[in-house]
Amino acid sequence: MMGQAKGRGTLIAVVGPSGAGKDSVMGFAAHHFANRPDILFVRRVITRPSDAGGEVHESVSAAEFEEMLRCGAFAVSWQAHGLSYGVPREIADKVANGMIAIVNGSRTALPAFRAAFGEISVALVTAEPPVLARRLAERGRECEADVLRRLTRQAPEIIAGPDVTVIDNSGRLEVAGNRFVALVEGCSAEMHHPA
Ligand SMILES: Nc1ncnc2c1ncn2[C@@H]1O[C@H](COP(=O)(O)OP(=O)(O)O)[C@@H](O)[C@H]1O
Ligand SMILES: O=P(O)(O)OC[C@H]1O[C@H](OP(=O)(O)OP(=O)(O)O)[C@H](O)[C@@H]1O
Repeated sequence: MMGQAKGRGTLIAVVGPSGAGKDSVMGFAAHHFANRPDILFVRRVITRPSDAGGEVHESVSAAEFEEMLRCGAFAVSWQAHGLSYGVPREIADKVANGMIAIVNGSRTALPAFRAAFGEISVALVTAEPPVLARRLAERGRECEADVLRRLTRQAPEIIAGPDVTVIDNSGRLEVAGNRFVALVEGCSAEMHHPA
């Protein structure tokens, strides 16, 4: 039933290396699903200035983040690239009430996502290493040293499994974007017509 949430929803964590196109693929899908109130694109809390460019997030200071963490404001939180990231606690309630929530996640934090949300769906967005380097340089959000650190960041390998969908975004955004849209549609169909 379109737009009407019944039963438990799904958390879709979009993960992958810096520059692979997580935000771009999510942006493509957000446009596609603009008329679907049951599909939510999570606004993360991040200790990154709001004018840094890229995703729209709730920008907080390190002290504010610590205070929010202490008060239990996050369903999941993690640190990477010298920043702290949080998924608001309300998202867990929304998923429990039938929403599909899509969040830019972290490969390292996937165990924490699973602990907080139970069964999740993982979209692993990838691109060839030279493509990553070119895109991060062109994005221009980080300085050269930070780009290098992102390119050399070690993250756990994602083991293929039924809850993991690999989306190669080395080519046109439209191709990867449509594959991600299909994944979200699949989650939605499964929720409304369980096997
Ligand atoms: N398929 C694509 N083709 C060309 N440029 C892309 C594509 N996907 C993303 N980009 C660009 O690459 C850069 C990194 O994408 P972004 O979505 O920020 O990646 P991530 O969130 O994984 O770090 C951005 O400047 C974005 O506009
Ligand atoms: O454990 P990992 O999978 O390596 O992920 C670590 C962090 O990297 C990304 O951050 P961010 O969106 O700030 O950076 P990006 O756009 O360059 O990927 C991602 O959203 C995680 O927060």
